[in-house]
Amino acid sequence: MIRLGSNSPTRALLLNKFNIDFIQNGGSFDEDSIITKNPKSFCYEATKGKFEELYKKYGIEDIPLLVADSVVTCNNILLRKAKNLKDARSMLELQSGNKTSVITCMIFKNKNIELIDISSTTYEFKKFNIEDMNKYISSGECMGKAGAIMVEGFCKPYIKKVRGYESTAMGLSVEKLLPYL
Ligand SMILES: Nc1nc2c(ncn2[C@@H]2O[C@H](COP(=O)(O)OP(=O)(O)OP(=O)(O)O)[C@@H](O)[C@H]2O)c(=O)[nH]1
Repeated sequence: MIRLGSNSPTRALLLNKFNIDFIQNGGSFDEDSIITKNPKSFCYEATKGKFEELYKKYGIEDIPLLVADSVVTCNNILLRKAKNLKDARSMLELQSGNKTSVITCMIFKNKNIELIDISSTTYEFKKFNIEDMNKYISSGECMGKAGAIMVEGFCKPYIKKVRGYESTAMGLSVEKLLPYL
């Protein structure tokens, strides 16, 4: 049993997919407090901030703690979760027919180890079909996802090339966590 220190439904879905028993307690770390715009540093600092908040609140005495953060970088621009549908549209237009990477940082701590993992999955996308993209945006599924992308959904038919785990791109590099559970 582990504690998923996250509000993310996708992270919960990933742990379920890998049959990992967990309870879910999200935090309220303010990612706007992070200064750096470097995608990897931002992702690490956000994960560290989330971990410190939840480690203070729950500790790891009874069950291990897992937190994570994901960001997207495209054309060296840091893309977080879209603020609104207009923001989501510009993120998707940037990534259409382009190369984009999802960076996921995880911190997992139990009584014996502390794992800090930063992984990324890189995609080359074909140009998104405009009608398809408009439908995706108006569905609102683009919200709450780093870079407004959904690799297992909207983006799937447009993947030309991929390097890295799909789980990393969805927000939790579970394959990297398994050896420690
Ligand atoms: N379904 C799906 N979700 C994605 C994808 N890429 C990123 N995400 C989600 O985008 C969100 C990135 O925002 P974060 O700040 O890391 O996490 P959060 O959702 O705010 O949740 P916390 O862990 O409580 O911070 C996470 O929930 C990821 O699971 C994707 O391709 N598909």
